[in-house]
Amino acid sequence: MPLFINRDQMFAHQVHLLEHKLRSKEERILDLETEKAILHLRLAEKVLQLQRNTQSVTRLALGKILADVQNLKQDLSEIFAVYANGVSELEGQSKRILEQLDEAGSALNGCHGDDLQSLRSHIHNTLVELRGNIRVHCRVRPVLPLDQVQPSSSTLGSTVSEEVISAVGNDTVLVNCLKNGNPILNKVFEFERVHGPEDSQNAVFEEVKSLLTSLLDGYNVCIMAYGQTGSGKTHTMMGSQGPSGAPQPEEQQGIIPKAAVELFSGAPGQHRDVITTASGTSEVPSLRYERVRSAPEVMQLIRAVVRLRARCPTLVHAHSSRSHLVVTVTVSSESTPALALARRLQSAKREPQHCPRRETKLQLVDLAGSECVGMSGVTGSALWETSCINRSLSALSDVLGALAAEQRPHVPYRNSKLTHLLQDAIGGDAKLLVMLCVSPAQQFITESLQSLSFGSRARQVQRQAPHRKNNNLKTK
Ligand SMILES: Nc1ncnc2c1ncn2[C@@H]1O[C@H](COP(=O)(O)OP(=O)(O)OP(=O)(O)O)[C@@H](O)[C@H]1O
Repeated sequence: MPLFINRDQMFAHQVHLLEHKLRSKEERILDLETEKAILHLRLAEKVLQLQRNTQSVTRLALGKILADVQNLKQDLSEIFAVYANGVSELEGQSKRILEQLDEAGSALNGCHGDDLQSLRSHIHNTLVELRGNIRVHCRVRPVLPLDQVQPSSSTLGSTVSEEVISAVGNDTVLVNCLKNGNPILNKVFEFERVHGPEDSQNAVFEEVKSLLTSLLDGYNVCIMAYGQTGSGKTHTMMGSQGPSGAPQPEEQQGIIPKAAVELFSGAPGQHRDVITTASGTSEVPSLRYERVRSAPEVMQLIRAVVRLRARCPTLVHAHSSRSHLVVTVTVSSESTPALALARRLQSAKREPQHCPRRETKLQLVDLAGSECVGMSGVTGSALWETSCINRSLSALSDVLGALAAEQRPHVPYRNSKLTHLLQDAIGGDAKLLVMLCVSPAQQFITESLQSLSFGSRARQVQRQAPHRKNNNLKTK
């Protein structure tokens, strides 16, 4: 076939080809633009999705942060409440101190000598109470025949031991430590109240009487006599029996009978429950509970128990007690006048009574005396008793030592039945008064110094301030 293509035809053919190419290009461009649009759409979708995801993550994080903030707010408000309580308690305490100082200031204008002394001791006692300290009183008894030095082979008759311990003012005990060939060394001990040999039973009781008011006000109270054998603990707590065993005249009675009278004279007509134990046992369920209605009934009960108390003559003391005596009086009362009124109203309407009663506890303790075995000359079962007595007294000293130390990892209450039984009074929030009894005689100076150091140690103890009992309410 002849291949004669003229110029026009060739151009037309080329135009055709170019047009074809152009169309293909245009189609390709269209495809690409479509693809681009699709990609844009996808991108927009992804961006949107990303935004949504970011928002939900942020919302979650925000929710968590908000919950944390709420928790923090709650914690802060709790901390603030505790802080506010503490502040108001401190304010209350400062207010009471300021009131005391105010009273003291105005009283100071008109007082001298003895007045100032009693004001000082009043303020001091208030501070002791606010700090939760244990109060310590000390009684130095007169020189007595039992202070006679036993005759030795080189001397003919017995001689009275030299008087080396004395009360100075109302709050100081002075000890002259005389040692052969050495200069006199004076030691001074300070306590909340110090009684000298001339102080009567009434004077000693007057200084502890305010604790009985506290008892009726709703505080637990414990008064404990501590001292070596023959130093006057039983005389101070019970009073000394006359030679015939006749009832003691009132002025010879000790703290226990006087407290019994005081309790009943304070609120006549109310019933009192009394728990007594002469052995210091911690098995409280085995105790006998006796309801009493008058002071003579209390004393009758106590005398019956005291008759069972182990005694044994020693070289130091002919009527030495060989056991601790713990008298526990439980006082039940309606906690507030409003409750008393409510109870009266209920009873008038013959409604069943649901009024709470408050119970407070008074513990009066005459400890057995610490003693030096060599000096007391005991043997046999009395020697065993002495060792038990000394061990329980040393457990008491250890408990006070642990409480007085700033860090108290462990207080060994369970080391003796005595400390176990008195645990609440010693370490709890009861008002505790330790009545130290000491002999003034040179012969017993080592034991007396031991007792005075025990008292000083007790004063170091800082417990929580005594609290009124309102948590042991009983429903009648
Ligand atoms: N302040 C005092 N005034 C007069 N006599 C006292 C005084 N204190 C103690 N006595 C007498 O001293 C003696 C010993 O006193 P008490 O029996 O009270 O000692 P105690 O410390 O209880 O001894 P123990 O631990 O051995 O039983 C008694 O005869 C007592 O009457």
